[in-house]
Amino acid sequence: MADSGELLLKVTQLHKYFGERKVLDGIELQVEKGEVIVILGPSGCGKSTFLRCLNGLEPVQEGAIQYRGQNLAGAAVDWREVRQHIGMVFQNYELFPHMTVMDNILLGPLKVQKRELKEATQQAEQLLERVGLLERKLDYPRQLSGGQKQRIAIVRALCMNPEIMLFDEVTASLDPEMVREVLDVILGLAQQGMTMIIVTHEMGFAKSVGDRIVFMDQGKICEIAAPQQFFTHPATERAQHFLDIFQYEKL
Ligand SMILES: Nc1ncnc2c1ncn2[C@@H]1O[C@H](COP(=O)(O)OP(=O)(O)OP(=O)(O)O)[C@@H](O)[C@H]1O
Repeated sequence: MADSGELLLKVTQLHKYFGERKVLDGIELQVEKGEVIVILGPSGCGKSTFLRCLNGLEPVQEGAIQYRGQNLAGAAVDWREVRQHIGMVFQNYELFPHMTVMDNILLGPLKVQKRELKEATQQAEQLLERVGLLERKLDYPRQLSGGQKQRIAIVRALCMNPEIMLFDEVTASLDPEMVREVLDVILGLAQQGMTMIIVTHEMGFAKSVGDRIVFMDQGKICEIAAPQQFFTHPATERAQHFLDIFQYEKL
């Protein structure tokens, strides 16, 4: 999980409003291939909105988001295409309830990427094996626990072979005993060199998975630091106050 010097994502002076209200205020961030960025910050500071902008789920009013040099903040972006490269996993899984695990996973590879059934199924099975859920491939989402559903949602995103993965508080809806199994999958991805931007409230996890911690407050990035630095000597009082609230050694 080290950076490679190859710039994948460059965000410049990003501003986002909901009506009159400014929610992102001049965000600047660069992400290199293989880097794991963890975004921390108080509730409502704009973390999810930022990730959603990177995936085209929210329009931005000012600034640039460049993925490998292509500006994604413009009008004529084919987000269906971009989302094959920048995958996202959400807090609430968003699996289709009327489809089996396998059909959920294969939907994108077959319908969007027009891949061969045999090849895509093989990859899906390998990924399911990796997260320990191969034997559940014919189950429906209602037959799975929250942690299992979230691992399936991760497999579904990975099966598109994205270059960057965005994780938006993916353990926030889970019972405590299921949090670990999902975090372990993400830690495994980090070890394999996947480029990721992760929004989380799990401080122990943030500390162990992140190459850099990005601390946001009120729509701005207040500091960017290595985890060791951030968790021992945060540069701002706001970050210190934020850390005081979390017993991050617990996890
Ligand atoms: N669709 C929307 N319409 C209007 N305001 C919104 C919308 N989505 C988010 N907001 C507001 O934008 C601000 C940033 O929200 P966001 O969800 O990005 O914060 P967050 O840092 O991810 O918070 P949390 O940690 O609680 O999930 C909040 O004040 C929120 O109320």
